[in-house]
Amino acid sequence: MGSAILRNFAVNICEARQHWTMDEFVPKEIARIRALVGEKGQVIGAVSGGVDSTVAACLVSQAIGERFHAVLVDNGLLRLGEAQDVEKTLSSYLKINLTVVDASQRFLDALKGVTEPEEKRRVIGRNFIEVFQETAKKIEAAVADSPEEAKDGNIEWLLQGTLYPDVIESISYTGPSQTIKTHHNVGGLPASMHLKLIEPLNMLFKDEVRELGLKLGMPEHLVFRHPYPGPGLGIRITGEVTANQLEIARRCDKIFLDEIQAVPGLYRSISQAFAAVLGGVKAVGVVGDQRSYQQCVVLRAVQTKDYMTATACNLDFAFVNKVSSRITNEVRGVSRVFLDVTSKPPATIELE
Ligand SMILES: Nc1ncnc2c1ncn2[C@@H]1O[C@H](COP(=O)(O)OP(=O)(O)OP(=O)(O)O)[C@@H](O)[C@H]1O
Repeated sequence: MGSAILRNFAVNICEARQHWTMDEFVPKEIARIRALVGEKGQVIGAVSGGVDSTVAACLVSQAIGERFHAVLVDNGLLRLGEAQDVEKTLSSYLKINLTVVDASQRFLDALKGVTEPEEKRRVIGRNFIEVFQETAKKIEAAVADSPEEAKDGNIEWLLQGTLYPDVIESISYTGPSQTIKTHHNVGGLPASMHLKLIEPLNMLFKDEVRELGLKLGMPEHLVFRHPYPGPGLGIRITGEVTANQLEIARRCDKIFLDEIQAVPGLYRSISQAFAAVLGGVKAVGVVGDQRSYQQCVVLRAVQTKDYMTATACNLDFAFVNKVSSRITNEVRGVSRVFLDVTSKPPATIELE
């Protein structure tokens, strides 16, 4: 209804021409990136395997090929098999020049003893920046050593998957100046690395980014993937993050997501779903004829349009029961499974 009114106003009353199409956007944007970066310019970008950074990476890669360097940081907080899956899709399938850095032990060491949610985010963010900068230096050194003539430019550009809503949010109401939100600046990378920004998605909304992803040949499962937070499982385990808790979180999450995927249409009807570990909370259970005292896990599935507000999904009880049985039977160290039915607000989507 709302879009019909807007269309009528813009097209019928104001007689606006409808000449912007995704088919035209792709070649124009590729040409723009080529002209901007020049014949030898090198671009680097952090790619999480999420929709925004992957679509942006795909576009730049199609524009300048190997001169785009994607970096995936395996922070040890990714889901089961995720680093390998992202590597396979990006490198083998999408032919993106990708470096995967295994920094999982470094993040785990840095998170030792950290329990406060904001402090966890800071520790993860700081380490992410350090790892990214170290990797950028190594890539730059390798580029400089390369005998290929096309590879003798310095890395001067940073690719970011900023979308139009991020740009709108960052417009100052008090004056003409604009400040780009640090959200997509990955903790202030451009400022400290003196790189120029390329933001090819900054005029697009999320649904257009998805359409673009499909146009660029990205697989559907990636294009319609639920959002996954940068700090990953680090904020899906309350309290201290340990190797043991990570293992539990990974296995429970995999079971929940696999079961969701097995029900036709369910994954796409949910905006975000995950299993989280209630770190400090243990409960008594029975295993065989033995008493157990083990971890509690919570399942959360929400529906939202804009992620500013959200409601818990009305999951079928038999389905939830099946997930719960699989988790308690298959994942060592779990005695109970809870379902989080809280809306946002007052809760947030993630637990921390
Ligand atoms: N593990 C990671 N490795 C490399 N880059 C990452 C990683 N986690 C996050 N990033 C970078 O930080 C950006 C912001 O992360 P955030 O979790 O806010 O993602 P987002 O806004 O959902 O974007 P995306 O869909 O690309 O994940 C990502 O777009 C990506 O460039």
